[in-house]
Amino acid sequence: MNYHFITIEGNIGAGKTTLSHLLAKKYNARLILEAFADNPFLSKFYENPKQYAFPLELFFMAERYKQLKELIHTKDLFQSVTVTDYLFTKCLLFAKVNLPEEEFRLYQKLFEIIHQQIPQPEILIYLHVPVNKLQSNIRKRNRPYEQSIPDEYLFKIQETYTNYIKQHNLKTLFVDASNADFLGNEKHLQVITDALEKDHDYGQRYLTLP
Ligand SMILES: Nc1ncnc2c1ncn2[C@@H]1O[C@H](COP(=O)(O)OP(=O)(O)OP(=O)(O)O)[C@@H](O)[C@H]1O
Repeated sequence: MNYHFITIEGNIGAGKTTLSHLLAKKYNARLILEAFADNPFLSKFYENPKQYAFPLELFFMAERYKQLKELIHTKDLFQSVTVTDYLFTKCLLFAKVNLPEEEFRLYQKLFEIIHQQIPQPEILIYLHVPVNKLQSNIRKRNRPYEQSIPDEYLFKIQETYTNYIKQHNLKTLFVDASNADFLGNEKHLQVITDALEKDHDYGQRYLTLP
């Protein structure tokens, strides 16, 4: 395996956490997972987005900073393997969708100061799942506060992620995960692990699953 710091990204309900667990197990990696359940503003935000978006986004940024900055002090960061189920930039992408212009500019200033201190992954795996499938995943896992997420919100998040990936020269495995079943179908996981054995150029590489 060619990479020491791998990040999985994707829309809400794309299956980031499942794939992160599987890769961490396979590579005996340090696993860093989003601590969204600790965010006291999340369920309030879904009920009243305008009122709670700013504290929600600040809380996420602070928590992610706390988790990821510890990696800087990890002496063996590039000898061992680390898998995370979010990119620090996720804060900025969600904030762009959720905050009004002026608040977003303030948030962006803070983000840029903090971002410089965070180590960046060597490779990003982006799970692309169509909105109707995301909605069915969200219904299945049944977190009460997520049950009325409008399609429009998921489309906006999807578009913000894909634009970000297009505009930034990250090493990205862009996976068509419409029918992904990483837990139940070994061949699906194999596509990812095979790709991680190759040395990729910067930019996007598209992967489909059998
Ligand atoms: N910056 C943010 N702003 C608003 N909501 C956020 C933000 N980050 C995460 N969330 C919300 O927190 C919850 C968990 O998000 P996340 O996408 O990390 O996990 P997930 O949907 O469980 O992932 P997956 O199903 O792909 O494993 C979702 O309801 C998501 O919308």
